[in-house]
Amino acid sequence: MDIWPQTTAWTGGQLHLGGVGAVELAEVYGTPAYLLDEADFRARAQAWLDALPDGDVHYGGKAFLCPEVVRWLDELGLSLDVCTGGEMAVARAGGMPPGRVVFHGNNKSPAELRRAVEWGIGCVVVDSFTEIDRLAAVAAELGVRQRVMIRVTPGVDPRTHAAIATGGEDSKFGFSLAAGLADRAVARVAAEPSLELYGLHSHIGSQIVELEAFGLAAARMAEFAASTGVTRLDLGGGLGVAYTPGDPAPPTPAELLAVLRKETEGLRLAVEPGRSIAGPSTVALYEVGTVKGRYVSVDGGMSDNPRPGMYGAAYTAALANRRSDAPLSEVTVVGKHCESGDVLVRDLPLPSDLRPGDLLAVPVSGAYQRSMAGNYNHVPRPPVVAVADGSARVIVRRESEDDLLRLYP
Ligand SMILES: Cc1ncc(COP(=O)(O)O)c(C=O)c1O
Ligand SMILES: N[C@@H](CCCC[NH3+])C(=O)O
Repeated sequence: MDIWPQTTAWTGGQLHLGGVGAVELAEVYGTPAYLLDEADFRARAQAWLDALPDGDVHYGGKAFLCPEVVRWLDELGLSLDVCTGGEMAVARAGGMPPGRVVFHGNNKSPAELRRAVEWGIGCVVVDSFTEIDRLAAVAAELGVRQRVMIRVTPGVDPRTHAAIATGGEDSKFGFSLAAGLADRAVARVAAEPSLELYGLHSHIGSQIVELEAFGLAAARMAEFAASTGVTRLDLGGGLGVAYTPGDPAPPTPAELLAVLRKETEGLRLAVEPGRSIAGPSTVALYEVGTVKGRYVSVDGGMSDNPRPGMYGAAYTAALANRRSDAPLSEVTVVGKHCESGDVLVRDLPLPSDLRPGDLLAVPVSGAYQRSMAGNYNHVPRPPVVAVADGSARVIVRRESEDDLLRLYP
């Protein structure tokens, strides 16, 4: 399937995004850089709103967040899911009304809970009995009746990588339905005058490309909602994306919603898509530094994309600055970091005349890449450049070595 952002054009062999050429983008903003196709991001967010006009779409900010994206979400009418004080700070900086923010996390600190309640956060998704006590105390002290959802683990296997499956019985997240903990959590929240039981929440995992597990979780959650009298269900995020042209097309938001609705009649639904909005909107642009045998080294690597190393994620890449009619040969695209596992793409056919100075573009680089990027080997993190209607602007600036040195007293 076509995995490039919607405004992608190949003119004279050169990648253009949002009407701007990759060569110009590399000259002006440097490489590596994440190039975000604003129209693509907005269209994907809109598709979720269209699929759930009578519910709430909370964008999963962990996939990728910055103040400018918060402004787009606000403008479009999405809400926002944050899971740390840091993400909450970005939501605030971007001007998201606090009432449209939902706060997740299995270990929110008392200080984070206080900040959230003081800010007027729309909803806190409670994840442990300790947290229910903490939040009730903070809300009581601040004289607030805080809306909460209860995170439930419905005991389903989403058939995704083990590190990103969250809906099974053995999970650090939520209250188990099967073990009766979810029932006890409902009773505990109901007994706290400073808490309002607003809804039930489940999130079964991420990069899920089959609909069965979503349907099963929805059915279990709907049954539990009926037994507790709760009328709102937030069924989380998790819809997967295609990373390579050989991956099957994932279900659309409308297809997922059809499955969820079938199981949850009469309930108000919310969803929390992250990857399916941000992932395909963005292309990572690298410059080739060396070509040695089968190894093509680029100027980024595992610090800007830890996903191949962490989850065995497969990506593709394409020559982005020129046309080449040279025969293809299989290469391994590697980064500049100090370990052999620093591989971005394995066994990729690329033109055999690939040379230093060429640009390589890696599509589907918008989710869990900049947000998970680190500074291994003191490599500064790349910028995010939004492209639209023939112009480009920085929405996350490139880190500099000075930024890194500023950390040292
Ligand atoms: C509670 C919660 N909601 C939403 C998301 C977003 O998930 P995804 O990016 O897979 O749509 C996550 C991450 O998996 C999550 O933990
Ligand atoms: N970081 C994971 C997704 C985690 C989902 C967050 N709850 C990935 O890159 O696939």
